[in-house]
Amino acid sequence: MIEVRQLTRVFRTYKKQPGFWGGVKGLFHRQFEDTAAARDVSFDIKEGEFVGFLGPNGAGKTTTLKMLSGLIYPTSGTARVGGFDPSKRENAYRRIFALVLGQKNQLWWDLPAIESFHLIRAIYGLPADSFKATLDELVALLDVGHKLNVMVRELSLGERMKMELIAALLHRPRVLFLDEPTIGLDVVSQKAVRNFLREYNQRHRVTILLTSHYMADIKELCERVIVIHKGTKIYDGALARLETSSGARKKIISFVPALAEGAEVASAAFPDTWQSQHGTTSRAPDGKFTLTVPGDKVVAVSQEVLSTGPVADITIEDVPLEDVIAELFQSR
Ligand SMILES: Nc1ncnc2c1ncn2[C@@H]1O[C@H](COP(=O)(O)OP(=O)(O)OP(=O)(O)O)[C@@H](O)[C@H]1O
Repeated sequence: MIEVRQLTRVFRTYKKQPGFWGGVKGLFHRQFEDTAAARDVSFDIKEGEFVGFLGPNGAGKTTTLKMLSGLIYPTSGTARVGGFDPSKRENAYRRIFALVLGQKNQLWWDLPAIESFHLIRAIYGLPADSFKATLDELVALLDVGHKLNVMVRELSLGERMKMELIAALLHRPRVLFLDEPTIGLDVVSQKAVRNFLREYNQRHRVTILLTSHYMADIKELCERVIVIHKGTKIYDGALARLETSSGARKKIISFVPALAEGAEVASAAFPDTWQSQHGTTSRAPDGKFTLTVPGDKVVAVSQEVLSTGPVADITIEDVPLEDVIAELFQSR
């Protein structure tokens, strides 16, 4: 459904010298800086796949999604989505994809969402019965029936995002580009949006490319992830494989020493020397110790902790996916 070949976008920006005279100088000798926001990015996505698109701030995710949506032209390389070249901006292409930018609104602020939906119906020329069927389905899935007549500017952030998703899906696109659709939402709304996206993807086999800085989104929705860093693709494959990479093979052991008689926290059994012998150790103000240890040493280190001093509580967890990905970026 999506074929991207060596897609590159270079932005040329004017580099202003500091101060007033810097501005005047710039009138005569302009200095430019080139930024390759995307560099030789290639990938294929099959129909119905739900792929996570990851990268730190400024990696080039939004730029790539904008090129795939035909909002900006590539400097070089090609893209085909559903057989169309997005840069040609054909009307037929506009009918098969949607782009949702979590930080931007497409709904009219001073109108109730339902009126924006009717405007979208008119723009796409959607038949009344299929429009109604789609709207009813989306409204029920997102549970926003009671908010359809409220001005968009009076909606909560979560309600607004749900309306944005409805607006994007009214014309039944085959491909959905989602750029941070859960940004700023509370955990309950994030979960509602995630549940909706999972259900919608399974029901309609829509191909989805999702960027999010919330790893819960990616973990719950995407089996496959594409990771870019400084405009270049550095990983494309199963999320599970990323999770078993070196960083992920580590575990985090957290424990709280038991309270001693008369003492605030009994940490004497775990002095600085003990801590320095155990690699990455940190101690929180509440007395909780955190050790990051290789997976094959977890049992031995846990036994050692328990035999070294009285322990009130101990937990063993996986290294968060955020840290695994951060390690991937750092190794580049
Ligand atoms: N219109 C533009 N003009 C000049 N530079 C740009 C423009 N748009 C993006 N860039 C630069 O391209 C790089 C990639 O930006 P992009 O917005 O694609 O990153 P991103 O991965 O989406 O980041 P974030 O996670 O912060 O949204 C950045 O260095 C950015 O400054």
